[in-house]
Amino acid sequence: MLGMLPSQSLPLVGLLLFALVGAALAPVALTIANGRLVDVVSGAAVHGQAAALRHVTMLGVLIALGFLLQQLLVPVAQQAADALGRRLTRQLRDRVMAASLGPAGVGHLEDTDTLDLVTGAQGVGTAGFTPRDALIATANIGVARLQAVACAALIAVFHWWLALALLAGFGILTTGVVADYRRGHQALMGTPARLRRPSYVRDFAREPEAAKEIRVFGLRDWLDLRFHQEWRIAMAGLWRSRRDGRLLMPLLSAGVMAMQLWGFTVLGLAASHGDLSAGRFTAYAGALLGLSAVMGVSPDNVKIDQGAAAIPLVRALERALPSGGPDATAPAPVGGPAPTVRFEAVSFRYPGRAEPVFSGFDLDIEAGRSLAVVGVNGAGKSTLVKLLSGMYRPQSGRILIDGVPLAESGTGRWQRRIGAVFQDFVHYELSAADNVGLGAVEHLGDLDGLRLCADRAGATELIDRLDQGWQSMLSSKFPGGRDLSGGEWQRLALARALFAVRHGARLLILDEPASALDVRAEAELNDRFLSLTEGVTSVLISHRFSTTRRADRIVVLEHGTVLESGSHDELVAADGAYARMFRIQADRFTGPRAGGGARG
Ligand SMILES: Nc1ncnc2c1ncn2[C@@H]1O[C@H](COP(=O)(O)OP(=O)(O)OP(=O)(O)O)[C@@H](O)[C@H]1O
Repeated sequence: MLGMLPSQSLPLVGLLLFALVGAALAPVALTIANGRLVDVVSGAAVHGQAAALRHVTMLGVLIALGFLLQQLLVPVAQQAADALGRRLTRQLRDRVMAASLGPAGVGHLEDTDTLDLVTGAQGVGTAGFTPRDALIATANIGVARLQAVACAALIAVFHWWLALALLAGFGILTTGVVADYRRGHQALMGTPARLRRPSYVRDFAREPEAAKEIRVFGLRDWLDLRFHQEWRIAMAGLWRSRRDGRLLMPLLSAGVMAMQLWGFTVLGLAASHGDLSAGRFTAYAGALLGLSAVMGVSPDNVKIDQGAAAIPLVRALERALPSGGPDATAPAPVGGPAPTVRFEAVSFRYPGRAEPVFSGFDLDIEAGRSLAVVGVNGAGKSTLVKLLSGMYRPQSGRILIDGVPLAESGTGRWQRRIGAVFQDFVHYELSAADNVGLGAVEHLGDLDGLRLCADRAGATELIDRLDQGWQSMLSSKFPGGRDLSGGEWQRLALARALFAVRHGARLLILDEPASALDVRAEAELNDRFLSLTEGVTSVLISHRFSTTRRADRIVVLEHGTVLESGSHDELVAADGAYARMFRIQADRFTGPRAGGGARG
């Protein structure tokens, strides 16, 4: 942490050091002046009253100045540490954010080792202490330690071995207790995955999305119980270490008392033998008291350990998540022709899973054409989309974009050429304009484009109905804001993907784009499908055959392999798996029980 300070601000570091040294030396100077005062007063009879008065006045002024300096320098040191600490905390937060957003893929978000690092780097489980807190605590402890050394230096003028013995004794006692605190902290930080569990339960109870189920299923007491169970498991290591070290504090106190007693005995004996004047005795005794007062352990030690613990984890996170390379901040797409995509002998298995989703998978996606992917749950449709959009890398085989392997041409650049409605698309708690405009963030001001894309996605009527139109805040968590229905959000997500296409994206991915739409909206989307996919290469995933039948080509996926491929008419004529699935769905609308089929 200290090594990172000069790059924050050299003048602030200079001010901090100056204030620390000043604040540490001032009390020692006061102790010396006190001793002198005692000598001057007791020697007044010998040296004359006038001379003593002069001395006393001078020492009084010096003591007042020293006191003032001490009062001023401690807050100055704290302010300097605070300012440096704020900069450091901000820089580390930025680095965690940059590291988390660095990779082009999303696989790291499912890797428990990386999640452990993210948890630690964000300071979870550290009682909320930041590097700023750690730095302020370091300044406090720094003053104390410097003061201890200065006190020891003063005692050394009397007997160097006494100073050394006191310093070493107090040092050993303090180090022992600090090490004990550290063990406790490491016991806690060694279990980030366990810490995430109570955090999950606590955060879950606050999620508006979970509120309904918590009430309907009566989960309140269970959540409470579960949180405490998980918390006990997570904290067990820390508590055990605290229990093991419970005798340490009384031992430390006894140790400090014994050292003090010994020190005073040595001083007292010297004074009684006439080897020490009353003034010197006062000064050394003051130094001895000062030395023992600043030793020991305070909450500052905990703040240093916990607040600075994130720093090595931030470094480890940066090493674990190398950025996506030169294309990590890829430029905006510039349009151009629609791409061809080819999966060549692609094999892919999710991290931690034994079963591969794809092994030796081949697929061609033609330029400017629409491809629909159908198949039962778990067939691999969404995984196909994740591979296609570079969220995961295949373990073997290649994905070629216009003949160039994706791994070579740059995933970030490719991702910017994609407009997508993912199955789990985002509800941005922002304005309607932002919700659509974030499809091409460089063109947020393109109001005509926003309107056009909303229109094509069937969202115009919905936006017109909002109190403040495009500027309406789409979240009930903000004053004047409001939430939307599932289908309304889905239309905005489609408008967002179309806005990306308007501004240069050339691959359109639609993963279940109609799952929340009503019958009328779905029919409108189907009618517009050809115009929506015009000029782009598109991949559509849907369980609704009324939508997929519009695609130029349909592939049926089963267990990660292409079972059938062809146009709707060809596949129906072939009378295979596709035809069977199509008939089941069609029968639900046309058969005797079709009355309830509108939701089918
Ligand atoms: N993040 C993940 N980690 C591990 N396994 C996963 C993950 N996501 C999906 N799977 C597994 O991969 C297989 C393919 O899942 P995928 O989501 O691609 O299926 P799908 O065809 O899109 O299904 P659905 O129609 O239900 O959306 C399934 O066995 C699933 O359990």
